[in-house]
Amino acid sequence: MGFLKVEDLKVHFPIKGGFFGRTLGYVKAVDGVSFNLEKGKTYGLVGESGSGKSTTGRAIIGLNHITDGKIEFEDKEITKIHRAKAEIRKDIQMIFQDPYSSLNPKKRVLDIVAEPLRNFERLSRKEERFKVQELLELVGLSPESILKYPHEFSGGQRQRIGIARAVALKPKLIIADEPVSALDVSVQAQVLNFMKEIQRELDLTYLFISHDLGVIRHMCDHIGIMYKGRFVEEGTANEIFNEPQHIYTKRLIAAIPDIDPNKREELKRFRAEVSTEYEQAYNDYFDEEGLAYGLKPISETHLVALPEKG
Ligand SMILES: Nc1ncnc2c1ncn2[C@@H]1O[C@H](COP(=O)(O)OP(=O)(O)OP(=O)(O)O)[C@@H](O)[C@H]1O
Repeated sequence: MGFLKVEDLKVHFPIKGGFFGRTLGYVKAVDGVSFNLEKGKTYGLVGESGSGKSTTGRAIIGLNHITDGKIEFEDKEITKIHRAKAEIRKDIQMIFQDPYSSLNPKKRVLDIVAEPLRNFERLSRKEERFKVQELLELVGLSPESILKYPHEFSGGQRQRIGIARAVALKPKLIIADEPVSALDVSVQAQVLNFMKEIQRELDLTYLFISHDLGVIRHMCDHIGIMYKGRFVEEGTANEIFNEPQHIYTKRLIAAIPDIDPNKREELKRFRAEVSTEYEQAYNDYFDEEGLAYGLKPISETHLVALPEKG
């Protein structure tokens, strides 16, 4: 059975202007993205700011309208938002980037984590309290936390509260949109490792969105590299990191800070190579802003070559 299948997804936002608010054009935030996510795996969407990662995730969960394309979840088409909302709200949950703004500061942890339960399950107060305490324990927080407010926790702990809320309804798929970007580097690894643990424990599948290839490498089995609303390259983590084909992917890999001191020399050589290759490609194919044009969606060819000159 297929788990999540995204086919030629397009999300275009109208640009309004002029006296009458006419549509002047469209921002093609996502412009022909296709990928398959298998159950129990983690698929990473990576790319620079504005490449369309969040819009892809939001479209899957029904928060963005879909201009064109098809999304199937467990072999059922969920492309139409009104249908998607009712059917998948329980099964697909989202974890957001900023644990400071995604948790309501005026609510206690009990009410924050219980919110999805209140929408879908009829529990007595006692049952609800017990369930929330169980969820907090699962994410490594004390049961007494239920009476506290978000500001009483550290960034990492707040993200754990967000995770407790996201898993409250036993979802099948979690879309994690930059879940550790707002956290200190020292806390990032802890939260990522915890997300892996809980993935095994609860049989979760992740769509993992990040601009940080280092984080993506740590988490993902499969990776799609996004650029201006399209995939420039897609493959297993092994393929992407060991045999990157596209110059844009190589450039992103070369920009990962080197953490392994044994590989410094190797990385230095790789960076020098990429820098020469990129400069060449830039001169040949990129426009004035340094933006590539004419990239084809990955569904047409496995690897998208840079466009022919002229
Ligand atoms: N609601 C919207 N209306 C108009 N344009 C939008 C809307 N949402 C996103 N965009 C535009 O779509 C493009 C892709 O945005 P998106 O947030 O998906 O990128 P991203 O890769 O997730 O980057 P970031 O990490 O900065 O969020 C951007 O040019 C953005 O300005």
